Formats: sequence, structure tokens, C-alpha cells
Amino acid sequence: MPMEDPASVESTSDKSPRFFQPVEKLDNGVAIIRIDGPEKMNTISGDFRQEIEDIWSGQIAEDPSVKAVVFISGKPDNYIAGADIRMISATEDKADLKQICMDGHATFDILAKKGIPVIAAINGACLGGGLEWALHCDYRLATTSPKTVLGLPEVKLGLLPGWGGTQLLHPLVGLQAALDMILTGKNIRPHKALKMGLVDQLVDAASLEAVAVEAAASLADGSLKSKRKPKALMNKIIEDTPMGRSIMWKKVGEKVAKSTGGNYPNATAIVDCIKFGLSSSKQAALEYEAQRFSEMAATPESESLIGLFEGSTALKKNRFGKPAKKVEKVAVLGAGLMGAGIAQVSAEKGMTVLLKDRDSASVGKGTSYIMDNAAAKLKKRRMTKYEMDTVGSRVIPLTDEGDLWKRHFGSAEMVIEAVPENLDLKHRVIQQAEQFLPEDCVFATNTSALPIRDIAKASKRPQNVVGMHYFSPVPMMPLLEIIPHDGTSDAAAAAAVDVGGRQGKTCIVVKDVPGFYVNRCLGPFLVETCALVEAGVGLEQLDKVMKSYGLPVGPITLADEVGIDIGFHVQSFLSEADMGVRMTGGNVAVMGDMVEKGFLGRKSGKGFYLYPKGKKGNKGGKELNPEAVSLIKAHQAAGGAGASLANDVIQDRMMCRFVNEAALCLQEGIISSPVDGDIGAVFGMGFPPFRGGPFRLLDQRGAGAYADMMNRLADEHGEQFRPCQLLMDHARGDKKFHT
Ligand SMILES: C/C=C/C(=O)SCCNC(=O)CCNC(=O)[C@H](O)C(C)(C)COP(=O)(O)OP(=O)(O)OC[C@H]1O[C@@H](n2cnc3c(N)ncnc32)[C@H](O)[C@@H]1OP(=O)(O)O
Repeated sequence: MPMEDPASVESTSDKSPRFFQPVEKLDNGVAIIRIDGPEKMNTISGDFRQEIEDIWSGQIAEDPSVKAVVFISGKPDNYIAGADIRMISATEDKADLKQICMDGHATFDILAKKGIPVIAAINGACLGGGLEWALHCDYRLATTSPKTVLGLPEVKLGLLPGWGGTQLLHPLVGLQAALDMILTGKNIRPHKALKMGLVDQLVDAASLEAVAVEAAASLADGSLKSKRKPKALMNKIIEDTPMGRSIMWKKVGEKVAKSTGGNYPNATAIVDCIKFGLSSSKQAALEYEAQRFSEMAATPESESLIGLFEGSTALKKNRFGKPAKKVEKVAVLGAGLMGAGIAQVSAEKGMTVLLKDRDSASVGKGTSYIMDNAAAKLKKRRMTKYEMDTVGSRVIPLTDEGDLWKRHFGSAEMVIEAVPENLDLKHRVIQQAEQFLPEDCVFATNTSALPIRDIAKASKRPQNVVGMHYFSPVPMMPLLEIIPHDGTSDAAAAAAVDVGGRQGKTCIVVKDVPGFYVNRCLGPFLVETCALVEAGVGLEQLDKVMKSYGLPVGPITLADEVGIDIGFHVQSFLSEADMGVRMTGGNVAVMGDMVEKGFLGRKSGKGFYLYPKGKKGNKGGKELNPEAVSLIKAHQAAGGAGASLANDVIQDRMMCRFVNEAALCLQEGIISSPVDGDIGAVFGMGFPPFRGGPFRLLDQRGAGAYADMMNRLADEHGEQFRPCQLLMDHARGDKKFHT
């Protein structure tokens, strides 16, 4: 039975054009078809396909005057952003997606049947099914606009390219480059796309249409031929000889196993599709790809990853509304690691930054950090020299010495304070800055522990004070917690969310409670780390078991990376806060002992692991610090049973402490939705993306089964494992958090 494409159900009766502008037929035989869907982004759905099939059969197929067709976008900043992801999520029986993929091929076949050149004239995002659309075309032009990116990001959704991407890309760019593109989902910028043979020609955005029409006419009259890029000799040996190929596949297998830890089945399916296609007919390969696409769409991993895409897209909207004034000039107080990172991401996104610290030496460290990072990007070609110089010129270094900073502060629109975590110091810097700041200047404070309302007490204008909790290292970490205190105005919160978003961060709004959201959930998780270590679980074993669960690093390495002193400070602070029994079960005193000995983690060369100084800075992290091990021994119970605990028990014990705290945060309104909770956990703590976050995990394992597991642990080990009320409420009847 033919299936219905769910996204198209509503509008099938509406026959007026929605996805394409009227066809423009030129005297030279070139027809221009402008893709211009009803939403901001062009995406491909059943309606989209139906409409182009109708246009083609009604206006192109039978018209002998049409000798070539140019597909160009009517949007200013996107070509096609892929298949409509909502269509994929809304398809209840994912097996139906095989037919949706095959329907796409039927459309491509209709377009190919006339046998005339079809050209993709690409400006803006050309991703997923959008790039597959372009791959089905005979010739591709792309603009050099910074908005133009090409890629197959389906892998990030737990999927694979289902409209021929696994079959059509490698003949153009080679097997290795295609595998790299499809397995990473990375965006390819125009110059790289030309170099690798993904596009045939680059053009300035203003000339795209004219050049595409000319190319189309020349392809039609035979004066222009689309040429494949010749393969380098080494690539020929690797990709086209039996021995080279067998080595290549071995390496690919190893790389996939290492990068996915066996947790992303779609990566293996992608390799299968490409391999299958190399020894099958095109039709069989496309069918196989469509089949595997539908299988991957049915996996919980894909559900989780699509949930994260939808969640992070939803969080791009500012819940406090668009700020009345766009912040262009931001003052950053404190040029340490956090302050310099905040200054960097602000300057990179076009803001003028007043970077202030005590003296020239301190502020100089901050500017060097920014310029060193820019130089590293330049080296990796992720930044041009011009962009690097522009970033540098946007950062104005200021010190307490003299009056210069006072004059500059008179025009600041937002301050982001990132001085050390000391309430008196924070009070002093607010009071000092406020003497010179405009009345309406928002004062954001970056803290991971101090209550925002306490910081705001020193302000003359507490309504302007808002928390912005960045994660370290700021340029790398995607999450930002925005924390309004009870008196923060919506205008100040709106400005904070807007600036955070423009700095490239995904912002979640969190209540002003100890630890906010992410650190609050990490508290019980790290206490459980101590509990397991005390019970005799080895440090390396714990790291290994939690990494295999999907965390980017195990909890022991995490503590070393964050800094044992910082971890101890936050843990002690949370232990004294309002979390009661949930911060019990393990003793964090061992961290205190380590701080006393100066074992602060990577930054001091010794933590739980050793980090001997190498030529390129502190390496290591592989060998345990014997002195830390003997300190820990003093805290371990004799004959602890930890060493014999099964991996899944360790994982459940660790993770349920985090998950329960997340549920309690939702129960208490600390976060406002499961989406915020999932995004916060994945982007802030590294909760395994394929598990989708604590709330998706609960939905997938079933709240009932999860609560039972926790209750069993509570009966055995103590009340710290008892599930919170909201989790119990969901357990009754296995109610889902994500509906
Ligand atoms: C067989 C084929 C399978 C596939 O093709 S699977 C899909 C593969 N494609 C992708 O994964 C691309 C997904 N989209 C993006 O990564 C980003 O978007 C862009 C880079 C294209 C643009 O980013 P930005 O400029 O920041 O815009 P924004 O806020 O992310 O998106 C604007 C609106 O466009 C919707 N949207 C974007 N791509 C898709 C899509 N592929 N399917 C459905 N909707 C999409 C968003 O959700 C949002 O919508 P709202 O304005 O309502 O919040």
C-alpha cells in the first residue's frame, strides 16, 4: 500500500505552488527553477517532491525548447537543508521511510529522463538530502559566500544519507574523502569543495545566477563538459587496488570502532552501504541504502540525536523576547582563562570587547590566549589572516591603572564579570564598574557556585544583574546557563540569552540555586564516584567503565581536567547546600587530602594521574599517581566489594545519581523542561549524545523500570538512591517526559 508522508498530510489538497517559484524560461533554452519553500529553510518533503514532479511533467518534460535546467534557491542564505527532519520523526513506522527514500529516487529519475543537463546553483547551506539533490544534478556551482556549506550531516542524527549520498559522493571525491565526509558529517566550505571535486565551479554570490545560466547553456550545446577531478596516485593505490582497499577498510573499521565505541550503529551501516554499492548494481545499492536508512531511523540512538537537534533548535529562540537593543560592546572583567575565553568568543562573533584586568601583565595573558587560539585556527585554515587580525583589533585591553578604562566603560552595553569565585571580590568589581557604566548596562556575572542574588546585593541596579555560567574551556564548550535571580529584569535576561546565542552557545535558563543545573546534577554523581572508589573500584576501571557507557572521559579523568581544587570546592559547597541525603554515600574528603598535597590535576602535573611536562606542555593522564593511590587507600574499606561489581551496576549507580537529580531539578522548576535538562546534560557534562540526555534515557528505559532499579539500590545502599517524586509519578503508568 502506498504510504502517506506524514508531513504532507495537511496540505495535499492545496495545489498552489508552495516550494518553487514560477519557472522562468530564457531564450537560450535554459529554464530557471527557484526553490523557495514556505519556511525560512528549504527542506525536502513529500509535498516538495510532488510539486517538482508536477512542474517537470507540466512545463519541462515535453517542452523541446528547454535544453537545460538550473535549480537555484529563492532564499538569501540556504539552498536546501536536507530532508524535512519533522517528516522523519513523524513517520510512526520507520520501515515506511524506505519507501520515502525510494520515492525520492523516483523523482530524481523523472528529472533525469529528459536527458538534459541539470545544474545546481548553490548559495547557503546545502546539506543532507539537499546535497544529495545536488549530487543527482549534472553540474554544481557554489558561491564563495561564508554562508555556503556543503555536507552530509545525517550521521549526527543517527541516520545515513538515504537519497544516494553513500553511492554518488565517492565517485566525485574519492572513497576516503567520502567516508570522512559521511562519517563525520562535517561541513565543507566552498574552496575545499572545489579542491576535492565536490563542486565544479566557484562563483561570487552576486554572479551565481548569470554564471549558472551560462554554464547550463554551454553544457547543453556541448561546449562545456563536467570533468571529474583526477585521483592522486596514492589515492588510486589505496582506493582502487585490492590490497590498498583491504588496508583502507581495515583502517576505517578501526577508526569507526574507536570514535563510536560501538555506540553509534549508523556509522557501521554507512560503511556497509558504501561497501555494498561497490559490488552491486546502482539500483540494488540505492535500495540497500534506503533499507538501512529506515533501520537506522528506528534506533533509539537516532531518536535521541534527532531530539537533541530539535531541542537545540528550539533553544535558539529567546524566551524573553528580542532585546530592545543589540549589544555590540561588551566589557569582560578578568582576563584569566574564563574571561579570555569569553572575550574570544565575543570578538569572533563581531562584538567589541573591553578586556580589563588589574595590570598589563594580567591582561596581556588574556590577549595572548586569544591570539594564540586565533593563530592555531589560522594554521588549521579555520580562520583567515584577515579574520584573525579583525578579532585582535576588536579586543581593547584595559587595566585598573589610569582613567582610560573609565571612559571606555561609559559606552559598554554589557559587562561579563569573570573574576575569581570570591563574593567580596565580585562585590568590589560590581561597585567599581557601576560608577562608570551607563544606567541600562546589563551586568552579567560568571560563576559556577555563588548565588546570583548574593552577588546582586552589591549592585545599585540589581535588576540589571544576571548570571551567565560558562563552561571551561569557553571556546570549546557549547552550553551556557543563564541564571536570572528573582529581581532580574526580563530585559537583562533577554540580553544575556541573545549575547550567549551570538557567542555560539546554546543557552538554557536555570533557577538561582546552588550548582545551578549541570553542577548540581554532577554533585551526587561525583559523590557516587567517591563511594565506588571507597568500595574498592579501581580508578582506571571506573574511568574505563564510564567511558564505555559513552561519556567523553571517565569521572576520575574529569576531576583531573576540571581541577581537584575546583571540584572539591564545588562538592563541599553543594554538601553544605540544600541537597541533604543526595550528597551522601561517599566521602569527598579524599579530594581535600589531594588538594593539601598539591595534587590539583593536569594543571599541577599531578592529580589522580600523572602529567609529566613534555615538549608540548603537560601530556600524560595514562599512569596513576602512586601518591594519590596511597592517599585513596586510607579511605578504602578493607575487603571492599567494589572490585567485583559488574560494569552495568557501576554505570547505573553513577548515572542514576545524575538522572535523579535532573528529574528533581525539573520537579522543582530549576529547569523548565525536559528539553532544557537533556541539552544541559549533553552539552554541559558530556552525557552520551546517543542516549539523548537524562529525560530521553528515562523515556527509553521506561520510568517504571528505572525507578525500580533505583529503589533496589536505595534498599541496599541508602536513601541517596531513592527516586524523586516526579520520577515516581512518571513510573506509575510509564509516563514519558518527551511527548
Ligand atoms: C534522506 C535525507 C535525510 C536528510 O536530509 S536528514 C537532514 C539532514 N540535514 C540536516 O541535518 C541539517 C539540519 N539543519 C541545520 O543544521 C541548521 O538548521 C542549518 C545549518 C541548516 C541552519 O542553521 P541556522 O541558520 O542556525 O538555522 P536554524 O535555527 O537551525 O533553523 C531554522 C529553522 O529551520 C529548521 N530546519 C533546518 N533544517 C531543517 C531540516 N532538515 N528539517 C526540518 N527543519 C529544519 C529549524 O528547525 C528551524 O526551524 P524553526 O524556525 O521552526 O525553529
